[in-house]
Amino acid sequence: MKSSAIALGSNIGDSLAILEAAIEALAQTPGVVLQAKSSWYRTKAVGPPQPDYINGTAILQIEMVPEQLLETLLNIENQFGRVRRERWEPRTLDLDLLLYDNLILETPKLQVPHPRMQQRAFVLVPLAEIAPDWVEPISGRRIKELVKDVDCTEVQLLVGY
Ligand SMILES: Nc1ncnc2c1ncn2[C@@H]1O[C@H](COP(=O)(O)OP(=O)(O)OP(=O)(O)O)[C@@H](O)[C@H]1O
Ligand SMILES: Nc1nc2c(c(=O)[nH]1)N=C(CO)CN2
Repeated sequence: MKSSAIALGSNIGDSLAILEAAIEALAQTPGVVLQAKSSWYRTKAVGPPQPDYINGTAILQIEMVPEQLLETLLNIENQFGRVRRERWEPRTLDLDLLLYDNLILETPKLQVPHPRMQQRAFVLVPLAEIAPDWVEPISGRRIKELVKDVDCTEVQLLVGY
C-alpha cells in the first residue's frame, strides 16, 4: 500500500458539485482508499485571466504504480467533460498527482512531485491541512514549512470540514 497526495481544481460549471463527484469517483476506484480530504478553497486564478477556482487536496492509499494512478486521474477528468485545448485554460476538472510516498520520478508523461507544487498556495494551503508533516522529497521540507513561503492571501476557505 502506497500513499499519494492529489490536487483537485475546477473553475467552470458547478465546481463544488464536480469536485465532490470527482472525490467520490476516486473513492470508488478499485485499488484506491480515500484517507483524507481537505476543505474546499476559493482561489484567484494563477496565470492567464480566468474565473476564480475552487481547489482542494486529498490523500489516497493506493495499490497502483504512479503511471496507473495518473491514468486513473486523467480518466476521471475526461469523465467530467474536460476538453484539453490550451495549457492553463479554464477547466471543469483538473486532477494533479502531487506526491507518491517519497518517490522522485521524471518521465516525459509524469513528474512526481508535481514540479509546480512548491510555488502554489492553492495546493499548499489545502495540503497543509491534511498532510502538514509530509516531506516534499526534492526540497526535503515539510508541507507546513513550504506553505509559509507562499502568499496565501488569495486562498479563501469556502467549505470547511
Ligand atoms: N504530477 C503530474 N500530475 C498530473 N499530470 C502530470 C504530472 N506530471 C506530468 N503530467 C502531465 O501533464 C499533462 C498536462 O497536464 P494538465 O493539462 O493538467 O496541465 P495543467 O493543469 O494545464 O498545468 P499544470 O501541470 O501546471 O497544473 C498531463 O497529461 C500529464 O501527462
Ligand atoms: N487558483 C488556481 N489557479 C490555477 C489553477 C488552479 O487549480 N487554481 N490551475 C492551473 C493549471 O493547472 C492554473 N492556475
